[in-house]
Amino acid sequence: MVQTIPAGIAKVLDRLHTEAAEDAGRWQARVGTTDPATLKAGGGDLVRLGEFYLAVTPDEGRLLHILARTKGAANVVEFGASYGLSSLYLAAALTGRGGRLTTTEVHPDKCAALRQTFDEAGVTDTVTLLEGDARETLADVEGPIDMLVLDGWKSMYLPVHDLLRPRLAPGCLIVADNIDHEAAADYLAFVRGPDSGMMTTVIGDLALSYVVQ
Ligand SMILES: C[S@@+](CC[C@H](N)C(=O)[O-])C[C@H]1O[C@@H](n2cnc3c(N)ncnc32)[C@H](O)[C@@H]1O
Repeated sequence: MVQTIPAGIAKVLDRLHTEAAEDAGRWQARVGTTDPATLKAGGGDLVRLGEFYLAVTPDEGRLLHILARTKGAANVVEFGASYGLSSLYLAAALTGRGGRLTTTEVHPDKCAALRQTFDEAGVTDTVTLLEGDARETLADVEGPIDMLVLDGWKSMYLPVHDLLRPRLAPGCLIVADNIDHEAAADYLAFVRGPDSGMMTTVIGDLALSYVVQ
């Protein structure tokens, strides 16, 4: 059988998906609603939602992996690692091919868990975790960046894009999750606008863009 995701990473992904599934009902209970429209309104609350997984689904994770692998991405940046599910799908596409992932997380407990998770999955040579607010930690990240994944708090998609824009390579692929959230509206308006220098399409709650030049 051809192996797509290395066994060490697949094992950790299984554990994280199980934990994320158990967690899913809890954060909706914390917010006090399961109504999709209410959940997508407003900016979300950094403190109340801080400890939850809020992770990509297995299909979304595989999509990230497929995109990174087929693009032959070498320098991938991720905004919002949480407990590392999306990071591991990306790392699996980069490891052993000289690619690297720089990911960011602001929640200290999640950062501690991420360090352990990346170690357990054997991806510490591929993944660099920047701990702290992405608007600061990503300031010095090296370009050219050929893939950018936006999955932190939605109101920060545009500021993080603006910070990184000078280092996005022509052809850079940008994947922005939960684009149907109200707080991501400014980012979506920008990437769809005539001055973005990007081609963008929205599929489900993902906005896929590439930088024309
Ligand atoms: C939706 S979750 C990310 C899920 C993750 N991509 C996955 O698939 O498992 C968003 C994460 O972004 C983090 N975050 C939010 N704002 C941030 C910031 N300014 N800098 C770094 N991380 C941030 C949150 O703490 C949270 O863990």
